[in-house]
Parts: sequence; C-alpha cells; structure tokens
Amino acid sequence: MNKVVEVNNLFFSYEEELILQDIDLEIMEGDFIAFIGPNGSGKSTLIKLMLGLLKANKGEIKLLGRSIKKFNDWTKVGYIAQEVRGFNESFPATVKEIIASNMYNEMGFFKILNSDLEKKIDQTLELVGMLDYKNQQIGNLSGGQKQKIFIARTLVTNPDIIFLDEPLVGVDTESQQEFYKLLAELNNELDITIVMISHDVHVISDQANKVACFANDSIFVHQADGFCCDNYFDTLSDNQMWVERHQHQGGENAC
Ligand SMILES: Nc1ncnc2c1ncn2[C@@H]1O[C@H](COP(=O)(O)OP(=O)(O)OP(=O)(O)O)[C@@H](O)[C@H]1O
Repeated sequence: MNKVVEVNNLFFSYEEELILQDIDLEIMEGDFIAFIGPNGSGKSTLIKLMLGLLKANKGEIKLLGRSIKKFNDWTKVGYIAQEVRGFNESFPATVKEIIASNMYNEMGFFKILNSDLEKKIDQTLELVGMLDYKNQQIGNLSGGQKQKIFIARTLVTNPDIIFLDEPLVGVDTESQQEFYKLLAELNNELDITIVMISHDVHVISDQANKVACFANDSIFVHQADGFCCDNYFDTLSDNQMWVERHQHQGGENAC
C-alpha cells in the first residue's frame, strides 16, 4: 500500500506560538483518518501544512510521494476548507458553473465546456446525488447540499485524496448522515483517501479507520477499531467534554 502523506519531525509555530512539535504521521492509500482534538490544537494548521499553504519551521512533508515544496499535481488533491460554509449566499453562480470552475485545465484555450466535460459534470453530480440541481443557483441550496456540490467540484479532477476541515458544522443531522454515507462510498468504492477534521465522535467510530488525536502540540494516532473515546476526552476542557459526551451518548461504539 502506498503512502499518500508522510510527515516527519515537523515543527510549526505562528510567530512565537509553538503549535505543532515533532509530528510524525503516515497516511496510507485508502485510509479514512479523522483529526480530533480541542479547539486551537492545530488540526487545521496541519492540513494547511500538508497542502503547502503554510511552511514548516522544521521537518518534512511528502504528498503523494513528492516533497510538498515541489508538489504541483493539484488535480489529485481535493480540499474543502472551513470557509466553504460561509460561502456568500448571493454569489451569482449555478451548480454547474461552480463545478466547471475546477475544470479550466481541461477546457482548452477557449475555456469552453465540450460535451465530454458536460458529461463528466453530470456523472459527478449523479455520484453525489445532486444531478437535479445542476442549473440551480448555489446560494439557494442548503448547507448539506452545498457541501455535496463542493465535493463534486473536487471529484471532477479524480483526486487521490480529499482533505475536509469540519465540513458539517451547521448542517442538520439527516444531511450529515447522507454526507457521511457519500464519503464512505468515495473511500470504499473509489479508494479515495479521506482526511477529515471532526468534532463528531460518531464519525470516528462509524467511518474512520484511523484517528489522530491532537493535544499539547503533539498528536497520537490510533486505529479507529479499538479507539477509546476516554483517551480523547482526557484532552478536552470540561465544557467541551460535556458536549462531546452528550453527543456520543447511546452510540453503539461508546466506550
Ligand atoms: N493565521 C494565524 N496566525 C496566528 N495564529 C493562528 C493563525 N491561525 C491559527 N492560529 C492559532 O493557532 C492555533 C491552532 O489553530 P488551528 O486553527 O490549527 O486549530 P484547530 O485545532 O483547527 O482548531 P478548531 O477546532 O477551533 O478549528 C490556535 O491557537 C490559533 O489561534
């Protein structure tokens, strides 16, 4: 099995504030890894480092076998940032236009969607169950529907890995379940590696095969199978712990 991400001896600070210290992490092809941990523990920062959006103070990151400093095959990498959920409601674009905006490389000199590319958009929308919404304005969709469109936008380039930064904040429970089902299909059937920041303990027990717990500038990687939430709860503040336990109560995989 190939390594999709390799992080070795990584240190990162924002000016004086040390955020990540001596991090080692391997993400293998086909993994579904959940990043969990308290607010401010460095989860988004590590994803941004893995995407080359931030530069490490020390250490090495390889993405798809290539140093992040030289990596350029961005069609193989999807990223759905937290900011997506704050997407401007009045942004004047249809679902089709949003997806096509990730296909410029394939459109050729005149930036025209030929019938093959149209077909690809349709197939991708079909895959996420949103074909009927192709000509709708993106601003008219619900939070969960928008997230599916952004997944589709990522999928048109056939990525090997998708990073998701807390994609479902503010999305209702039913849409969350549908979205997790979709991610599981992408992971199991298309073998897309998934890295997802989540505060939802259900994701960990039901979807992920690995869990990276962030605490005190470090991370601890567990197999999701034998993962005991109590280890995780130890890293949380009292208030957060209550919320997390409350969300988790009654779950089949509760510790
Ligand atoms: N651009 C920045 N400049 C300075 N400090 C930053 C910047 N971005 C984040 N930080 C700080 O770095 C720390 C880690 O932030 P990060 O967003 O990676 O945490 P997180 O674990 O993803 O948190 P959350 O769960 O709240 O999204 C926090 O203390 C945050 O305030």
